[in-house]
Amino acid sequence: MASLTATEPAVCPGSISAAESIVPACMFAPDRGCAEDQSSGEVFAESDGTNGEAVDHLDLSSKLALVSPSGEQYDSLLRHLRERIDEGCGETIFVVGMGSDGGDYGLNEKDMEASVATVQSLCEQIEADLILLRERSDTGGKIQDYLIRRRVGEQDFLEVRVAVVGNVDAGKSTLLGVLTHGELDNGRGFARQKLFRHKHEMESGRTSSVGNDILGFDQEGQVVNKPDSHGGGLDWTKICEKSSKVITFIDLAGHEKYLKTTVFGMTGHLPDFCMLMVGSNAGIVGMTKEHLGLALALNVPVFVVVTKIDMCPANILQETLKLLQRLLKSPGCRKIPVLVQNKDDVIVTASNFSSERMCPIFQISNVTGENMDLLKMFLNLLSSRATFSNDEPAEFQIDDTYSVPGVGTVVSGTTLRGMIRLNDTLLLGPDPLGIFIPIAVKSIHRKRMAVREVRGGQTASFALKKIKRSSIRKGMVMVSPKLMPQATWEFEAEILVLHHPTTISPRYQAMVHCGSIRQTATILTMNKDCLRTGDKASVHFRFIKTPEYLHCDQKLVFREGRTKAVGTITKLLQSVSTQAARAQQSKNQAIKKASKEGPAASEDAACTARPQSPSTAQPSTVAEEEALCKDDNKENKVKACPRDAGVMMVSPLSQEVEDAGEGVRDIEGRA
Ligand SMILES: Nc1nc2c(ncn2[C@@H]2O[C@H](COP(=O)(O)OP(=O)(O)OP(=O)(O)O)[C@@H](O)[C@H]2O)c(=O)[nH]1
Repeated sequence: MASLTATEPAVCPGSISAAESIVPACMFAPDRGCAEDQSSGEVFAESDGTNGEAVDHLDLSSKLALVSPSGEQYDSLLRHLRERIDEGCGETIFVVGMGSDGGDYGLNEKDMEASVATVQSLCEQIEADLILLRERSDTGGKIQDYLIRRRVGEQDFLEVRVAVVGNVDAGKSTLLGVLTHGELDNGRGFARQKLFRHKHEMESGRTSSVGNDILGFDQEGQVVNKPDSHGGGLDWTKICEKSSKVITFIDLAGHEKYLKTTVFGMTGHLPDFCMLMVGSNAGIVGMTKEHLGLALALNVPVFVVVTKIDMCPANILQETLKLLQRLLKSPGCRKIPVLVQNKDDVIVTASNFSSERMCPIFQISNVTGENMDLLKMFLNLLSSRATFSNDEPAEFQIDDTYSVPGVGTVVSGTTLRGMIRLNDTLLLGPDPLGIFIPIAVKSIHRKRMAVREVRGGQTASFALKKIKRSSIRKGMVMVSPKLMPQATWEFEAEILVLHHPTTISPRYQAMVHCGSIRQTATILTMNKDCLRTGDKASVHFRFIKTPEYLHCDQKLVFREGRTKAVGTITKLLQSVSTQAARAQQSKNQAIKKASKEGPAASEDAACTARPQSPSTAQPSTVAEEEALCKDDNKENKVKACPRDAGVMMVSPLSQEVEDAGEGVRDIEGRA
């Protein structure tokens, strides 16, 4: 009867001439007559496996179970629906007319009506809406797929963040312009003009900074974006007021020279999903592999959008899809590419996207608008991946700071957990000494809309009282005093080197990206003599400038030029106690004061104020820190490893594309 798993599309994408071996979406539909494989008679085939609870042995596996459930069955249905909605961060896809007992699919009109009435009543109980996505027929009658979405408060909406990556000219900004402003492109950069934030971006047509654009959907899944008729800008407040779901696109730069910004966007803006854009005529070129590798390393599910199909000869499009499929299936990616060709495919792929290894592929044109409706429908069905509990102590990571005339200092970022309310006092830090200071939240904006509170998973900006913008930097956090936060100079991480031309050894320095932290760190020790592309190791790092607020299990990217390693923090070492940091602060003040008074006094004060870092002395001034940094950077001129002499090392992912070889070069040549 009802199933929450992916469903079988009525029409299978049959002739995929473009890329024969790309898996059709119907592959993800449940097998017919496989009741014995399903959980013991549960309606919610997925839920018993995922939430680890004892399975109710009620006979709910029949497609007729929703027609007139007993009181006990109704309660069981309600409990499971609630769990599914919580898992899906407020929404789920529900199928009426399909059982898991091996019987035929489909209901007659009367039974369908009764079943839908039951689901409607369940939805009322959990304050959710039932939205019909599609209706199809099978041997037993009709099957209907519904989106069940919890109603949100007047100023509330579900939030999903999508990072947009891909090589230069893949059409990223153009697609975002088309989606958010509702006007097609002219093929010469018309749509992207509305998104550029800097004059040089206007002139060069290149994105250089992390941009945010929003796309709102109402409860029925219709786009609500309406650009302001005067300036062409979007009224975010109006969009958010009318939306029940808002997709925030994190528009990242495609050019290699802005890779630092792209990595920051992927780590610091916490995307739920990654939209990898590929120009159909150019194929898998430039930064495509880098960006894909980054998303995979950070465990962000990827879907691909192939653009410019209006101007691409059929054989080139076919070649691009073939290479894409080979890359996605390669051992470095281990994805299942799925070509999305109709609404059925959208529903099946969206239902399975977060949990499966599936990678949906869309083919669109920003000029003709072809397949744009499929992409919009998919975006509307995506649910945030992270689940948050409001009871946890609050944690907010800062990814930008502003000075707003008449308001003062404003910080923007993502609420990682807990709830932050207006006038709450949080601890802001760490400063260069590792100190956290109490700070009051003066006002809160969510997508430019004034709100009274924000919850885990939501992005927001806060106006802060009595603090200068210059004393706040990206990577700082604002946390509940209950957490008693500590800053950390040193940490251990398990890392994997994705790419390095020679070898990495102790004293090597590179930029660590971890959440919105972006700071150079030195390798102090590691459990191997040196690291090459593809090597894994446990590495002891030390930040060179300031201690940071870290957690174990946080993902990090370690990068210098084209060198890249990814990893997970396993141990925090050398945390700064606030007391010691304060003592250090007063000693520093004493030196400052003494130096004003005279050289002798200054020397005395300096003697008593030597930093007492147990392992490595802290640089006490910014100038010293910079000098140290420059000095240490020399260490990066590593000795070439004899084994590597004359050999170009490539990451496993790059190797796959090299293997896909001739084709790539062929397309590049033609493009
Ligand atoms: N014909 C055609 N042209 C397109 C399409 N999509 C984008 N373009 C054009 O391709 C060019 C590059 O598009 P952009 O959106 O700037 O590419 P980008 O990926 O954002 O590039 P960066 O910001 O530099 O990373 C522009 O001139 C667009 O008008 C499409 O689907 N069809």
